[in-house]
Amino acid sequence: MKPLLEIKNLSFRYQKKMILQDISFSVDPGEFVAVIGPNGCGKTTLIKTILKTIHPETGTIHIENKDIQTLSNKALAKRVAVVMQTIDPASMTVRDYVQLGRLPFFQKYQFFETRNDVDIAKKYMRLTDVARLADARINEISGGERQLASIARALTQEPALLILDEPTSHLDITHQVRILELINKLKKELSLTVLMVLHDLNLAAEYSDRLVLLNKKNGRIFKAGVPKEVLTEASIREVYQTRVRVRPNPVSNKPWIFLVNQHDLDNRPGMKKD
Ligand SMILES: Nc1ncnc2c1ncn2[C@@H]1O[C@H](COP(=O)(O)OP(=O)(O)OP(=O)(O)O)[C@@H](O)[C@H]1O
Repeated sequence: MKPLLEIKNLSFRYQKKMILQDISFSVDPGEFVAVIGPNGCGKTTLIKTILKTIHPETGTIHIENKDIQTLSNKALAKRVAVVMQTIDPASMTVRDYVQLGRLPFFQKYQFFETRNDVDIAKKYMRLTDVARLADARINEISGGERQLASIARALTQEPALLILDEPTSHLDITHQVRILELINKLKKELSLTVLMVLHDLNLAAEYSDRLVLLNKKNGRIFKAGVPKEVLTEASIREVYQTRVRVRPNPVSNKPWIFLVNQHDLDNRPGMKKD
């Protein structure tokens, strides 16, 4: 199978500071890959290179076998949709905002969305639970609702690759699970390919097929693989400088990370030292 996204030997620096170093990984069609790592390790930077917002110092990025440097922004937007961490609090309505997702598909001299565009936007507003907010203004809804509207807009683009940077950071547990379930369902039904930055390691383990763990120390990939291979007590200790306990999730058997009082780890009698 040809990967949908292929990143090879990517390096990026801000001025003198090396952020990403020799990053290589690929995402297959229909796969859900989560990028994890500590604050400031370069997760958003990696996404910005895929969106061509910033240009890597070395390395290549291919989407469906095409070097993204050869794609126009419009051609890229037809294939890749993104949900970023912060959303411009525009004064347009949620409906208009979500319908913007159809913009890359407008023909030359087309100024208004077609019936089909409106229907697609409606469908994803319903699925993300923002249809009830269609007439509200983006700057007058909550941060979590805005995040849902942004996800609706990205899905309205009907992309081959959906990229999300911390899409659940403002969401309550109902919506965190609902959004990840929805993305999982679309992944299966539409063969949607997903690259997601997540801070919540348990959600990342539970929903993604593979994880890419970035190491802030050197800007390299520390480990990539299925959750069980990546989320070990040793790798979390090394990359996050934090001691945790990892046990199997009682339902899925995937790794579940317990944050523990570091003092108790050292002082409770009978506690295994690490
Ligand atoms: N425009 C910029 N100019 C200079 N340095 C920057 C710029 N943007 C980000 N950085 C630095 O690059 C590093 C990586 O930032 P990035 O936002 O990619 O991290 P992240 O892993 O997404 O972090 P977080 O988990 O906190 O969102 C950080 O040290 C940050 O301070």
